[in-house]
Amino acid sequence: MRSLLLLGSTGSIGTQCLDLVRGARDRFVVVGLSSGRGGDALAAQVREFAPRFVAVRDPEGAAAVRAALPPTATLFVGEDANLELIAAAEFDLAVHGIVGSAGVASTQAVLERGRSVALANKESMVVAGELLMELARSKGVTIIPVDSEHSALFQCLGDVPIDRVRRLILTASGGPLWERSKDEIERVTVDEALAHPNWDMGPRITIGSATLLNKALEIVEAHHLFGIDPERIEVAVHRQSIVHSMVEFVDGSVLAQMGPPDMRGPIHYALNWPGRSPADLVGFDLDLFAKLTFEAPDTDRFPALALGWRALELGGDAPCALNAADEVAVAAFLDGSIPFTRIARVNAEVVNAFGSAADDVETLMLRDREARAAARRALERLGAPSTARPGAESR
Ligand SMILES: NC(=O)C1=CN([C@@H]2O[C@H](COP(=O)(O)OP(=O)(O)OC[C@H]3O[C@@H](n4cnc5c(N)ncnc54)[C@H](OP(=O)(O)O)[C@@H]3O)[C@@H](O)[C@H]2O)C=CC1
Ligand SMILES: CC(=O)[C@@H](O)[C@H](O)COP(=O)(O)O
Ligand SMILES: [Mn+2]
Repeated sequence: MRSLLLLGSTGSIGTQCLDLVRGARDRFVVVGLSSGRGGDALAAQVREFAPRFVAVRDPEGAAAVRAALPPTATLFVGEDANLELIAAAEFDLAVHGIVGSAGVASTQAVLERGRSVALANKESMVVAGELLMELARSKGVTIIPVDSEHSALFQCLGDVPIDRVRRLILTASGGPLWERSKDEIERVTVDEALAHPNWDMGPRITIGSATLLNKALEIVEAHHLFGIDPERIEVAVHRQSIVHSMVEFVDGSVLAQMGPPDMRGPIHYALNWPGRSPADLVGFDLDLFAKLTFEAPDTDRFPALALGWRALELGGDAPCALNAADEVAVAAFLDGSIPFTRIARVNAEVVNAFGSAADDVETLMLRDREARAAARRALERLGAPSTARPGAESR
């Protein structure tokens, strides 16, 4: 029996993880659940899975959860609730589906406890990838990627050393706006930007798919997870999201990991790593796989994509600043304060103002706050009303 801590259990990743656990109760037990807002969504999960520990960030959402708690369970509430949960619970594996840089401290805490993490929270790698990879190495634990592209690369790479790799090719769906002209993209609405063609995900990452900033973050994520130079990471637009990414080895051989777009695949793989276990998930399907296309990315219409390589070139705190700026800008776009194209503009402006060394996670979180402030100033200067509450991004 493998015991799981599920961070961000009410989100897209969290609920899909619980779907898998529901079908494998003989192999997995949920010992901890957490969410930001708590409320009825988390309360229902607590009733169903009866975890020993629960964490909620917002005190207003705690009452409903408290009413659902098993008698011997403990509830942590407040900004540090996840950290208290990680410290208190006995678990084999943490599944991390919190969105945003709010999830970085939890990744660090799980690794500090000497436990492996199935990591969907790509922001951890973007903000503090080098430090967290080093921490995992020193503790002898593994960061198992859940992000579909990185799960694909992890599976294709196996134990092959990274110097035997010529290139990593990240696939990108192109998002909902791939067919639009530059002029059309200027006028895109929130609903249009949220209409991802293949994946049903939370709002922050879905807008990232539309700007292609999600792929920029994934370049940084791949750089840290696999220890590969940014110049050897490429992006190919693959509209079907069936090939989840590819490894080209030094001998020219290319391995791809494939499957229908369903995040339960990478989550299941991470839950069962290093083994493989049967799953009721679709594999090869003649109709779905009949036509697989690949196109060059377009950084003219989607300038945010280039910011991944740019952030790595600037180094230090620049990827952290890029992520923070994007969290602020996406929140402003979603609440109607700014047009779509301003997201990439603010991201570029902020990332280019950063690039200083940062030697620990605390310093990076300070830079995260500075970058958020810089993004808000940029938005105001560019004419956006300051409606997004500081700290309200990615909630
Ligand atoms: N969804 C997907 O298919 C994919 C997601 N990812 C990555 O996975 C992560 C999660 O994405 P997704 O599931 O789409 O996001 P969602 O917005 O759907 O869910 C986010 C989850 O995080 C919780 N949360 C937010 N802040 C906190 C906090 N401080 N403490 C505890 N929980 C918190 C939310 O709780 P509440 O709802 O109560 O606020 C919610 O449960 C992101 O980093 C994303 O980039 C990567 C690849 C694919
Ligand atoms: C499912 C997943 O891993 C997402 O990160 C996905 O990659 C988003 O799709 P895009 O390729 O459109 O960014
Ligand atoms: Mn992805």
